[in-house]
Amino acid sequence: MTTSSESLYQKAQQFIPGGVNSPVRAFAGVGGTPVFLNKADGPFVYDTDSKQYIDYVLSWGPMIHGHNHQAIREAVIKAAENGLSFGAPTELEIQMAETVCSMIPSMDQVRMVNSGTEATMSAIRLARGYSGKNKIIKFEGCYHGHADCLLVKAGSGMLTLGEPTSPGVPEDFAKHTLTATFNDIDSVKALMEANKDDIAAIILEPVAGNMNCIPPADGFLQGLRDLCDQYQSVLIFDEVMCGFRVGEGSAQQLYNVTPDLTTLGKVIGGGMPVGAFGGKRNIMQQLSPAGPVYQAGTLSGNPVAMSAGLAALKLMGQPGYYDSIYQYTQQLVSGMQSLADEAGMPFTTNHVGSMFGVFFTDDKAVNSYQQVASGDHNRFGKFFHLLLDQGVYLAPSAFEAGFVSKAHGSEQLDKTLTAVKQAFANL
Ligand SMILES: Cc1ncc(COP(=O)(O)O)c(C=O)c1O
Ligand SMILES: N[C@H](C=O)CCC(=O)O
Repeated sequence: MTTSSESLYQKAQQFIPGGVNSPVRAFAGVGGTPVFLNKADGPFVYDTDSKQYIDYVLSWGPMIHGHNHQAIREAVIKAAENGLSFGAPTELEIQMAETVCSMIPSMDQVRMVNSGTEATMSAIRLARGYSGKNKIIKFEGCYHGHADCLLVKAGSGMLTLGEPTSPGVPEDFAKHTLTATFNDIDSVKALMEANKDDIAAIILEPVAGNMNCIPPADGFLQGLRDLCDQYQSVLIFDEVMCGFRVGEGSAQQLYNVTPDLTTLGKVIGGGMPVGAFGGKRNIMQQLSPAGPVYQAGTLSGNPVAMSAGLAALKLMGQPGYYDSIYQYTQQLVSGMQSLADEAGMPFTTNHVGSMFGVFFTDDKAVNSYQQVASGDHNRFGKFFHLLLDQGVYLAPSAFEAGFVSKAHGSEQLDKTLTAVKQAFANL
């Protein structure tokens, strides 16, 4: 019998390229038909046949409080009653900027944008304008959105689709993007040494979440900080995914390394389209209209998005907020590992805060892009579908991190682990 998702997917492909508005949604890495969703509540999403799934995608990270959280929903409704967009300054933007800067001490000033892509693209332009240098260093397997200069050896959908460098980016642009190996400081040293006077910035996900979940190795982030100081380059932490997800002060607080610029998105919008970039005052003051580096946005600082984001950040500020999500994540990955060991399945996991990754591999620990790339992705695809059938929704790719929300509880944990046990028995 055809499901309504199958019918909708067929129709979608007539009018939308590939049937989706973002490639990672197309199930390209796992096969089959993407489920079309029409409702989400707490830890659950629902498809168009009303089937319920325990959700570990959480809209690719933003929904840390769980779906349809009452405080965020009410903030959105209240803001919308006053108008959807003004294209003029609002007090809400000041509140948002003040809140973000107080939660992330490395940020003296912040500029709001509409997506993570805009945040990283603008941060790179600012770093170039500030430093007067051209080249940037990024890491193979890290994804920073789809700006031209960042679509080089990128992660997420680009890895899933097997095209880590996109056609359409002229060689003349791409030549300014150098790529190093995540968790390998020597690969960065070599690039810095060879391009001494021309590295404007190093950009990375301090906790990589777009080549599955890879934590930074001990000393790696500090090593990057030292190199940026030595060569007077700007260190950009792209915390679009891990910001406020791995802790209240984000990855930079967790690992005690201070970047010059930080990019944010996802969680700070509470589910609305938002991005932000900010950092040291002397760098941010180069930004138009305070300085000469141009950056703009018709809908930037949108009052509905600011209200949703402020409500989301307020919830996160509660004492002990993260404890239960960390505990759930820890129990989830250790439970999966025990079941894999019992089943004799070559399998390992990573987790940082409420981000996690699962790997079908003989390796006991996974800390590099190469290890992720050489995992058993066919087996992951089967595992994904066995869980999906049982109402557990993982990201449809072996190159994406999973996420846990505050709304996930012991009932969902038990149900997930029962489904995982069943899946291992059928792999
Ligand atoms: C680390 C990181 N940076 C940037 C982006 C781009 O954000 P967006 O999809 O909102 O443009 C993403 C996600 O897509 C991301 O995970
Ligand atoms: N991994 C991506 C961002 O984090 C997934 C979101 C997307 O590209 O649609």
